[in-house]
Amino acid sequence: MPANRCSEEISIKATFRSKRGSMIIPLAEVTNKIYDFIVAGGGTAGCVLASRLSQNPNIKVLLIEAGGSAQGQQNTEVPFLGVTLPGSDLDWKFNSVPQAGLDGRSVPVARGQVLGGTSTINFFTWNRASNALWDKWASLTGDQEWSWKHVEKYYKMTSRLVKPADGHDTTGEIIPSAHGNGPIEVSVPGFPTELDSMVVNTSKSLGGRFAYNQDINAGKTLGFGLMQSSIGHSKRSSSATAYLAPAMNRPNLDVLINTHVTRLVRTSERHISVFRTIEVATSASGQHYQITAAKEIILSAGVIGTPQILLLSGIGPKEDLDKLNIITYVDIPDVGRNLVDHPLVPNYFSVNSDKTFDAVLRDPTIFAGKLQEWASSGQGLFVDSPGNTQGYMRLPKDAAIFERYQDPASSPESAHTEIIFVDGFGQFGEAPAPETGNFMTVLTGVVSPLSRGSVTLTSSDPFDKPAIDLGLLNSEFDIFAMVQAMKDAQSFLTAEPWSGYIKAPFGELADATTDEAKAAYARKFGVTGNHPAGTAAMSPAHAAWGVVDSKLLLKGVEGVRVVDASVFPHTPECHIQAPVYVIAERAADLIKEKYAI
Ligand SMILES: Cc1cc2nc3c(=O)[nH]c(=O)nc-3n(C[C@H](O)[C@H](O)[C@H](O)COP(=O)(O)OP(=O)(O)OC[C@H]3O[C@@H](n4cnc5c(N)ncnc54)[C@H](O)[C@@H]3O)c2cc1C
Repeated sequence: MPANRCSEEISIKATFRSKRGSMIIPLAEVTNKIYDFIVAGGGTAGCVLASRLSQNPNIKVLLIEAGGSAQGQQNTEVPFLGVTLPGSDLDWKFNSVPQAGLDGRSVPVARGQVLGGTSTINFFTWNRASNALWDKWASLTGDQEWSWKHVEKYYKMTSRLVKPADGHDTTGEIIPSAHGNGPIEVSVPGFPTELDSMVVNTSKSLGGRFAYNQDINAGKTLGFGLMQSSIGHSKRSSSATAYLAPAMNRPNLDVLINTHVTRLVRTSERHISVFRTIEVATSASGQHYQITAAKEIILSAGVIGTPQILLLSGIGPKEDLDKLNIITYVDIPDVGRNLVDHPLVPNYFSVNSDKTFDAVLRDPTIFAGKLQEWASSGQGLFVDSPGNTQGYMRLPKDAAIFERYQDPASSPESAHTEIIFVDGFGQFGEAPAPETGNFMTVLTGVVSPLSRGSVTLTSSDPFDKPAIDLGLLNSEFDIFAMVQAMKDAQSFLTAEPWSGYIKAPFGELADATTDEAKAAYARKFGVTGNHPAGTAAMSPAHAAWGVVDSKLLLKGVEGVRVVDASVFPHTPECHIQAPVYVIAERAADLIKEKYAI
């Protein structure tokens, strides 16, 4: 198919927002333009790149996104409603393949299909990872520019602290000097729940492995404290709202929505294959078009979309591509492999309280009242995501598992497990919410898992969903760590501040009194922690493993860079959106430096 092929009568929606508002322009205008950079995937990282690269008015940027815009859509703005977005029209609605570690269950795998990508549908937690994680990346990639010392400035470019919704004094809850001055707004909870002080007081009184951490984003993630979230002025702060929206009136930035990138097209093979052309379509049966970048294609289609596009382009493990009759242009065995995800288990407790959010979810009138309170005053329950406190822990030093496994965490100060406290019955997984009673959900997670999964093609049709194996709880280490997290959570709840509050473990958790029974519970009720990463990992330029080099350039190819969660060489022992923003900020700088723009 010739490059830039198009016809007048067929148009693909491209929205270009000017000060006059939103305009739809035909694909013809896009295919006839010359862009310096084409960013494939308008998600968390993609919007950062589109925004940063188009700061230079002489540089022409095209951002291509499979989904639409959620601008002004209330359910993406209201923090409390974030949990309703997986499974909605803004989600790709993937499912995993049956997970051996979860008793053979398939679990939903949510990913944003919308401008802002998964940052438009996620649950807000803002963790930039320990300094040690970044130093680990530097050592794995052989590039000191990934060490915390060098990356700190990029973190500070991503985000800034803003007041919580209720404007309360945050002294002692956060360390302002650890934060930066970037577009993403970050705040501590603006509607404190009765759990918050119990968690903080318990950690202060217990100390040790449960110690209080005043600011999880100040270098050390271990310990318990208030959740920091990508919420500002009572609303979601995403890469679409914070990075893309302010750039939309730039004449040198075009944004193509509802458009699927189907593959990269090899344009020449000199000493190395060159891929500067991208193929797009709006449906499997529809016309396919090609658009070429003068400088680079930047793949930011995420941990699933990026390897899928690479494989469809003949870049990946030859043995897999042969099976689908896809010509292998570049044999990179690790494309789609090494997927790491954080398993998560909901532990339910019935509690002595009438203040949990359970009644709000059961009664449409109360719910509507809370929503109205958010809309009219920016106050109340709905200003926060349902979890206000979190803690990161290491396994006990003498844990028996270390006799058989090396510590997988990035340093002796990095976490193995996480605990999140939710002030009501949070429906994570299939357990139905009870019709009466008050509850607390304690989410336990493993953040240094040894299990690995993959993304593989199921066909050569770009519109077919790939096979996603999250590898949840496959490793003996991971199930050991999960059981320890469940036991740690229960120990935490026996401390004095909880006295009289916890009635009893609820549901099948009540019977999970032994390690074996806890493991069985975890396998039965475990879900994804929504943090898959690593399917196009960064590695030293000449390493046999990995997919991109430490400058994020695709190995063995000219013209392609990968910038999203798929490049993680070691997954952060925390929530991962902030590290994605850091990568994107650094990538923008690398590109600006390379092309002197
Ligand atoms: C339900 C949920 C809750 C989460 N909660 C948190 C949290 O609280 N804190 C946290 O730190 N992290 C959280 N995460 C994880 C975090 O949000 C993601 O890891 C991160 O946003 C991923 O960024 P990305 O740029 O790699 O990919 P994405 O943001 O997913 O961007 C990829 C973009 O590419 C587009 N795309 C894909 N394929 C194509 C194609 N073929 N053509 C065109 N476009 C394409 C997608 O539609 C998407 O917009 C959560 C994730 C989920 C799903």
